[in-house]
Amino acid sequence: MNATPYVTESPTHTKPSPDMKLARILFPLPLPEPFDYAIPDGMDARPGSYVRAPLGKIERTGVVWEVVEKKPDDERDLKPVLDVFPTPPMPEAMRKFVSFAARYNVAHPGHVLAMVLRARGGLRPSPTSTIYVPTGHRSNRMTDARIKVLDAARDAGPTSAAELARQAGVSPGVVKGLVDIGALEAREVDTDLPYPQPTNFGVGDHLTGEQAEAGKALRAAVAKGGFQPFLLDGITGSGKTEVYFEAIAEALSKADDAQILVLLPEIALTQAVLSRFEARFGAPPAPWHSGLSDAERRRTWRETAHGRARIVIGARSALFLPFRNLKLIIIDEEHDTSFKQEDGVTYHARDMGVMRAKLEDAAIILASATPALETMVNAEQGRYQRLKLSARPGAAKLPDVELVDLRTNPPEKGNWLSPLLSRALVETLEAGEQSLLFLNRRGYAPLVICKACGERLKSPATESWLTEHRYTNRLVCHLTGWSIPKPEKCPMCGAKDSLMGVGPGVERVAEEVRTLLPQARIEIFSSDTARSGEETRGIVDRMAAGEIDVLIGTQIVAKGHNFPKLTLVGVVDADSGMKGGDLRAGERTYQLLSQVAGRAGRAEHPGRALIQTYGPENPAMIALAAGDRDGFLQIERDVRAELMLPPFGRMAALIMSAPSPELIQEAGKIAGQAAPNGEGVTVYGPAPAPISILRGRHRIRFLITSPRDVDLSAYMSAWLSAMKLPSQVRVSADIDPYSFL
Ligand SMILES: Nc1ncnc2c1ncn2[C@@H]1O[C@H](COP(=O)(O)OP(=O)(O)OP(=O)(O)O)[C@@H](O)[C@H]1O
Ligand SMILES: [Zn+2]
Repeated sequence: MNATPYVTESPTHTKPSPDMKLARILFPLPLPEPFDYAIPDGMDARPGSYVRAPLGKIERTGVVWEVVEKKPDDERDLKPVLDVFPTPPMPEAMRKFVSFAARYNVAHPGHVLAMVLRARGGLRPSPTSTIYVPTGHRSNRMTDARIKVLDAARDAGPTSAAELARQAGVSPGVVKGLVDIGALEAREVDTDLPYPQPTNFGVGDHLTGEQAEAGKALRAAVAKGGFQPFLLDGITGSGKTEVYFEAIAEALSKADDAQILVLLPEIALTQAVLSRFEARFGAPPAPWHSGLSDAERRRTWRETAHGRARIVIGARSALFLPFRNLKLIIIDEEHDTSFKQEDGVTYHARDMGVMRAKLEDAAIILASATPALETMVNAEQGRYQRLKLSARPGAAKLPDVELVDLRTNPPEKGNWLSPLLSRALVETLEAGEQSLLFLNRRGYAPLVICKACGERLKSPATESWLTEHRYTNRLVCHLTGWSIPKPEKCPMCGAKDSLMGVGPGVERVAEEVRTLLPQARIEIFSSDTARSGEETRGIVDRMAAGEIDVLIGTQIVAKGHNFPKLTLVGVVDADSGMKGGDLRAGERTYQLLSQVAGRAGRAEHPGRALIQTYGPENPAMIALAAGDRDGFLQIERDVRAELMLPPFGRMAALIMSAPSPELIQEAGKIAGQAAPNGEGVTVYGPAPAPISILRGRHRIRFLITSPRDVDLSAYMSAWLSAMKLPSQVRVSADIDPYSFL
């Protein structure tokens, strides 16, 4: 990096005056520190102000990190701040949070700031547009076309000239003519409207006894104020959402400008969830997720920064929105691994969320039916206060969970559903109820081999196996999205029609169900069929309305959905998540499967879950069948404590990649030699990363462990700065890695 931390060339128009103030500006770039600029006389640039300033030859947006007096002996001729955006300055707590997140996750503060400045349009006032409103004045110069436009203006309400003309079926010139004669008035209005303000802060009117009790405890904590972390530990369908609504209502009622952030896994952010907020608080929350348009994104950003968006509900990156007065954070499905960001700055939104709440002096609620081991340990050790919900309201019961041992109950040859599960599907359809089959594999078959030569088809960029997709008739690499039409001949031996899909994906299971239940309405729910928010909503709405008999889905089905007529859940392959060297594989499988099973029996009809496995003696399976979550966590906990793995010890990964095997080998050697000595720190590796080639780059990995009291972030940061690597080598640190790819 050749940027220097101080800008020395100067334009002619700033004269340093003796009492001049300097703005230290942080830019959203991977730079290690803020740069100094002169604040021109009369400019209101304060700590936290969003500003523009020249950097090199470009004008850039940044944030004033600090304002300091220029020292008398400071001879530097500084460039000036150019202008200040009309956005409230970023509060100090937020600036501290950016710095903390950077330090903890071993990233540059500017890199974290880039995540904050995701919607630049939000820094400016809303764009405006012209709308036309009838004045009531009619002249005698009315033509048919003019009357049609006035009728349209009356029916459609205030709208644009183009829209009025379209509705009236006339040219826009007619609208103009009506303005000239005074029958329509043109008004400039903001295109991005503020969010309506929430109301209804009273206690929920139908809470059960235990819900009311938990709600009361949360209200008391929020009313008291200050940093207070809670674990809301309630079985699936026990009303956790209803309970944290109480905390939201209390926070909103306490201060006119109090703001609330609700984080959910992205795929749980459905219309159904937004509608529940709207039903409770009389106004829709401000959304934040990857599916927003630019206009929606800048609107949420601006309204959050100005403190006018009171409830923001979003995916993990919403944690980096610039709230003015954040009083409460809720992390729903807190165990969900999608809260861990793996690209760019790696961070865990739950762990960062707790830190943000601490810096903001706010309350935080982690909600889950299957809390992460880390969270359970925090609760046991008294760092989080635990609130329990142990029952579903009304007649709804947790489903009966039954293990199907595939060794004694095998599916017929070429099938994937055991006779037990097949029979259950038939019975459920006959009873007029719904079934859900869960298989965490997209496509038709996860592996394609050649019957003639035995070749397994691999992705050229990653060396991972290609998945067969029948609907599109393509072979797809699920790591990169790379795909080819399914070849007619084997690329190795040239044999014709010899390629064969091995193993099941959701498409293949759907095919089997279609044969079993020809009259059933069957749909697949995966990232291939739910490519947009709209498609996702469509499937969820059809399922909720009872228009689907059998839904076959990947993990996308597991989160947060309420399907009242769903009574049977079948897990096709419970063992698939247990493979691989991931330290959380057992925990993850338990969480995912109990989440999936928990979709059944959420209304008056009792539900059941059938779990197909070749390993019914695995502790995760035994615990699932017995509903013994805490017993399972105890075993996991003992293993991790014994091995000093998180949360009993710390862990980090160092991932390196280079374009050739020779270069990565050399880089590994350099990195290994540069590893500092740290008390209690153990460095394992370098070893080839489990995905050893990705997009043409060869990858290696170090794993680092330490006792809990070691600052592993500082260690990693020291290590990174000690390595002198060839420029083609990329290196990044991952604190508390979740994915071991
Ligand atoms: N006291 C109550 N009376 C009637 N219905 C309730 C009550 N509490 C919750 N419900 C309903 O029960 C269903 C489940 O509630 P909710 O979604 O809040 O549970 P949850 O614990 O967040 O579920 P999960 O996390 O498993 O999706 C919802 O449809 C909700 O409206
Ligand atoms: Zn072949």
